[in-house]
Amino acid sequence: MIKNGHHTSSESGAEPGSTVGACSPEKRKRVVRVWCDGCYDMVHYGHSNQLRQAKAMGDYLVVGVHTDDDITLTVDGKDTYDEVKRMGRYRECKRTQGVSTTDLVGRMLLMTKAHHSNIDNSDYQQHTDNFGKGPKGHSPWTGVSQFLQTSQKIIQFASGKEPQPGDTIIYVAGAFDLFHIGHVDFLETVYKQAERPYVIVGLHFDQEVNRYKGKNYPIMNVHERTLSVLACRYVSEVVIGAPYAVGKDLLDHFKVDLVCHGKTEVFPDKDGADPYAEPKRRGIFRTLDSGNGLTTDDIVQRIIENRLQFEARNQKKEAKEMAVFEAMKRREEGGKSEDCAQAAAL
Ligand SMILES: Nc1ccn([C@@H]2O[C@H](COP(=O)(O)OP(=O)(O)OP(=O)(O)O)[C@@H](O)[C@H]2O)c(=O)n1
Repeated sequence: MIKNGHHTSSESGAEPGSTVGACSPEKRKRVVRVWCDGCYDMVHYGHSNQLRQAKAMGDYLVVGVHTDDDITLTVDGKDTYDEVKRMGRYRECKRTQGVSTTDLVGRMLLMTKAHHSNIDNSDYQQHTDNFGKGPKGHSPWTGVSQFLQTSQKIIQFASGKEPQPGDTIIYVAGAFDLFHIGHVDFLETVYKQAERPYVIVGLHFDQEVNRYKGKNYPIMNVHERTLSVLACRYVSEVVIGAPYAVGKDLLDHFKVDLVCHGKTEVFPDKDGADPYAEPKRRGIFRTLDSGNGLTTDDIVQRIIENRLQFEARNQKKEAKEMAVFEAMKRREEGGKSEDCAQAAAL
């Protein structure tokens, strides 16, 4: 699912451990295999960003997925990467500030809308004003956070490719909220519709999604959804804030050859009209079966049903993180230079 913005030789199809190209032995480059591991619960663009960085460090990335949520540090601050560090085989990825599974789950449970990007919304203003001001006495890792979109982040995630002559321009639109495996399967199906596909995803603004989905949807705001979708290898381009109706101007502007939607419900426009009326009239609309029944609603329901378990898990995790944080502070105060920044990569 993850696309590496800075393409590596892994894209040459080389097997791990093999050499690349038929050149002299001195020129042969050993394929660098990178290992990273984590819990990756409810994969979000923070995870995508970590995997993107890890992949850029070598040619072939292997990801280990933990069975439990626990953190990779003991209470005295000694980490489980001790051995690889001593061997000089340890590198760190930069943590994406402002996104965590904990925060996303909090939005689902508390039914808040403060994350919706709307400048006229005082809740959102307060949300951004609080940037970096973690609640006192809480772990800096497990806690509510704010994400600030930057052009640099978009560049890191984007393919940077323009459509080429002969490409089939395929347009899909939606919320793509809590970007999940159903979305990935759908986009893969879309991608397979052409020999040389150029897939453009139109993301609806938060207010638009809230109009047709209700409650406090979307759980991820448009900035967050942009990165989630851009991280998907099947996506070439994202329209940030696409019009709900797929109209003439949009189709002509992007020279769209095909418009697709999955088997999920198509909500009517404000005036009751079919948002796909124009592509249907042109005969370029296709309904696709992703073969996956998962929806954003299912994920939210799962979280709500497991609320008590989640809260207990979080309290335990945060207590452990606080102990580590205090140990790190004590060590820093003691003038020791040992690197404990690994905790920040949790
Ligand atoms: N299991 C799924 C989930 C989504 N989609 C498709 O993915 C696109 C984007 O869906 P989205 O607008 O995010 O919302 P929903 O259709 O409501 O799906 P979800 O609730 O999962 O977000 C749509 O064409 C939808 O039909 C799909 O084919 N299979």
